[in-house]
Amino acid sequence: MTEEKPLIAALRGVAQEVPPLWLMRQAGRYLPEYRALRTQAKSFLDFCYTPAMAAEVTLQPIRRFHFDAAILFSDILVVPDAMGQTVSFETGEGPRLAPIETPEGVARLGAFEVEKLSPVFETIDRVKSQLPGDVAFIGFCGAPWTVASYMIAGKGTPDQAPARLFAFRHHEAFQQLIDRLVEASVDYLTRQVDAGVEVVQIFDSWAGVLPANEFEAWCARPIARMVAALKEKRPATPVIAFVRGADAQLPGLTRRLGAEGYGLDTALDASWAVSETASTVCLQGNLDPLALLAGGSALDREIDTILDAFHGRPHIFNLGHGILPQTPIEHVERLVAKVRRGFGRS
Ligand SMILES: Cc1c2[nH]c(c1CCC(=O)O)Cc1[nH]c(c(CCC(=O)O)c1C)Cc1[nH]c(c(CCC(=O)O)c1C)Cc1[nH]c(c(C)c1CCC(=O)O)C2
Repeated sequence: MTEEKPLIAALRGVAQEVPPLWLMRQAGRYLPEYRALRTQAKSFLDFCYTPAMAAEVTLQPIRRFHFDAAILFSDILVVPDAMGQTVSFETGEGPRLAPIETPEGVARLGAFEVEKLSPVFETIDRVKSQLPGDVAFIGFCGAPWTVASYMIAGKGTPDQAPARLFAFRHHEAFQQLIDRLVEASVDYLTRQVDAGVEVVQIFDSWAGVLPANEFEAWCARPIARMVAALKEKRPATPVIAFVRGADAQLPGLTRRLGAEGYGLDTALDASWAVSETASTVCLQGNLDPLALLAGGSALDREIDTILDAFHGRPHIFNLGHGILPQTPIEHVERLVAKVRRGFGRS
């Protein structure tokens, strides 16, 4: 029998001597080889939908750092794109969508055409044959709340007020949108698994803006439904839930979402998370991306704090949010060497 990959073993609840390591947004602009390839694509979505390019950038951080996982190169907003909503990415400005402003806008959305995402599944097929044997392959999607918030506002906002307002004004239509996203996302993740990813991560990047009642309705319940549906369809696939800003809700979420792994954001106190969750739950995180940008002794200190806090627990070393584009490569090299010191895997 081949040995289980360290990241998968950690998700199964087995603490690893050296925590498996990957970084959210590890394929991206901090890498010169990413920037070079990016200029060859007409648009960011074309980049995501060109399997040769998307596969190449998925593999770039693995070649450079031998991380313990590759994450599929794509974006959470391909789901609204496959529902017929107009999606584009303006350089330096982030995503732009034709905003949904009325309940009729929800009703007008097309069916989720998973076949439109076949280039993504082809990317997965290309990557899987090229991954080193100990590197796990992570697929992903956005959580319904986070994706809905971009669909309603049509862009990123500091507080997702447009989506929150829409949910108050048009509760039923918003619920329908969330329900449609639950269904589409499960369909999409199932297809990713069938194409070859071994783990899936659900990103709820904007959970932290919601008060308790809304958090329950728009984050916790939809994610729990997604995980349950996925477990029914593909029971062997571990799930990581990254509910950014979950804060004090984290212990409750680990008891009820049904995921194997929970991503901690930068703000969470790692020791608190360790003491408040069952020892078999795999926690992922949570180095401050700014500490990685800063480097030097501040970075070393933060890494040590995290390694100490999670020692003896199933843990996946990661950032508390995506790597910043200005991050020097040498700082990432320093991180990898320090986490793996003495274990010869860098
Ligand atoms: C909210 C969200 C989005 N996309 C994503 C989230 C959730 C995680 C998070 O909160 O960071 C997730 C995402 N986006 C991307 C990945 C690829 C895999 C990886 O390396 O992690 C993943 C997992 C590529 C990307 N997605 C985007 C880029 C940059 C675009 C470019 O290279 O031109 C990349 C590499 C664009 C994007 N896509 C999105 C935004 C807000 C932006 C603009 C901000 C930015 O530029 O970083 C939506």
